Amino acid sequence: MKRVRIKICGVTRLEDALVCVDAGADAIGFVFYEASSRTIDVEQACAISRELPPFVARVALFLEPAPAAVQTVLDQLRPDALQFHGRETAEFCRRFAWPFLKSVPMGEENVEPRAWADYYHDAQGLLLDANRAGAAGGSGKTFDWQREAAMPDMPIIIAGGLHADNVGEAITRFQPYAVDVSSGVESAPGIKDAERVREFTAAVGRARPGGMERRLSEGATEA
Ligand SMILES: O=C(O)c1ccccc1NCC(=O)[C@H](O)[C@H](O)COP(=O)(O)O
Repeated sequence: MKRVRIKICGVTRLEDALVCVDAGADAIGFVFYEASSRTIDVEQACAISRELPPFVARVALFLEPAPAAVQTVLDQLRPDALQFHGRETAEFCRRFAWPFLKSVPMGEENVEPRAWADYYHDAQGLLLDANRAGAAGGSGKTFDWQREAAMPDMPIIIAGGLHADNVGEAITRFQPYAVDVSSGVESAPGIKDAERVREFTAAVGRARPGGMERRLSEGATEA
């Protein structure tokens, strides 16, 4: 069974980043959107990044940024990936010649992830979040998981309102490449709560993509 990766977004403090990594996070997200309550400046992000152990990805998140702001972060932080959370065009996302993730605003009606995959085909993955187009994420709200949405054949990251008690269901339902959380592991915006972080990563570890019935019907045995 494939392991579901974990990204913890909106980290603003070194101690929180280290808790996330110790709990098993694969990626840490820094929010460079100035209006966010989780915003971080590039110097702070670099200071945290320098203390991270190997094999932990650093993701730099933007919402409709000026190209120069992205370039500054690329030059100084050299993140593993960019994440664009607004109405950035595919052309804009690729102009930096850097790996990127694109959020899909599942708070909008009639958003079809497969169509986005065609448009953002050179993204490393699509991140399905609960926001509306152009609106900030990190709201702690889920999107309508019941809605029929054809999943494209590229890495899918589920975000929006996840926490330890619902992430297992999200994994069963979507069989994503990764899950992304911010509010659900916080005690206040931008302040991660060590216990919630550990409960979240443990819940991801227990989750069964595709559901137990399906695994058993495929001949798998319960671990
Ligand atoms: O976190 C923010 O403040 C933010 C601002 C502007 C654009 C995106 C933002 N956050 C996106 C995310 O942190 C993630 O998509 C996150 O996993 C979902 O957030 P949450 O519902 O709080 O778990």
